[in-house]
Amino acid sequence: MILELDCGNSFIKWRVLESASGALFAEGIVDSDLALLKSLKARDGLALRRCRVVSVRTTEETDSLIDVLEREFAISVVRATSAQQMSGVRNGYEDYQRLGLDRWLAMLGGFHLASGKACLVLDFGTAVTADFVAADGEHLGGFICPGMPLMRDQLRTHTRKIRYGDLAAERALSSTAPGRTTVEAVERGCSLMLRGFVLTQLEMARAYWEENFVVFITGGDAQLVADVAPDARVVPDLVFVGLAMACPFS
Ligand SMILES: Nc1ncnc2c1ncn2[C@@H]1O[C@H](COP(=O)(O)OP(=O)(O)O)[C@@H](O)[C@H]1O
Ligand SMILES: CC(C)(COP(=O)(O)O)[C@@H](O)C(=O)NCCC(=O)O
Ligand SMILES: [K+]
Repeated sequence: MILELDCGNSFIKWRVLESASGALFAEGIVDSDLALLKSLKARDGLALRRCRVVSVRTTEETDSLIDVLEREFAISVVRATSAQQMSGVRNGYEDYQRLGLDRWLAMLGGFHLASGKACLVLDFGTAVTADFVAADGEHLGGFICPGMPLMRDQLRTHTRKIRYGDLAAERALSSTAPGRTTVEAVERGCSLMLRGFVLTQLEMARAYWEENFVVFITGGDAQLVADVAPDARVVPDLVFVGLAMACPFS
């Protein structure tokens, strides 16, 4: 079995695939290395052979997680690294190593799934990112802004009277009508910022490519914006698609 990990700034997304068929054996989202180990060890029939990892965490944090995995499961771990080009995509950053690896892999996955079309890749995690890849594979660059967790935490941290719990936040997001409580006003306001961001990215993509492009939406908060771009492909495992391309086990 193959263990795949996508270590974001807030959560570790993990899944286990059968080596031969590629079928999904198990998957989950956890908030710490320890929780990951617990989840894995709780699975009956788990027989890990190999592991591929992408991380946007510090080298120290990533090394430490990989050490633990190698020790606990006696597996070899490969991690995605930066590249100037791969699978037909050319990294557009001035310094290619500075581009977040999750963005790079999502682009590889998107460009592959778009079968030769230009693509706009939108990722809604701790941060929100947009990346533009032309039909010839050239990465034109992208944008980074705060995601839902950062926006709401900034308001909670830097104001005195915005305080509410997670359950109220979840309930508030059932509508985008003007809020009549603090929690509704904040949650819906931030959600509208993300939706407005999507519309702006779509406008820019149209200016580049008219209607000849594919939009991919991924990340934990993808559902907050999905209906703003009805033609977009919501692909929760887009980073994993790119990870398998960047770290093949032949
Ligand atoms: N099962 C889940 N567990 C945790 N967060 C989730 C889950 N489903 C959706 N989310 C949302 O995903 C967001 C985090 O997205 P994610 O892509 O995991 O971020 P990152 O890659 O930066 O760690 C959170 O704001 C949360 O609202
Ligand atoms: C932009 C990001 C913070 C997004 O991380 P995430 O929200 O997925 O945890 C990450 O891709 C990153 O640290 N990038 C390095 C900076 C850059 O891409 O320019
Ligand atoms: K991510």
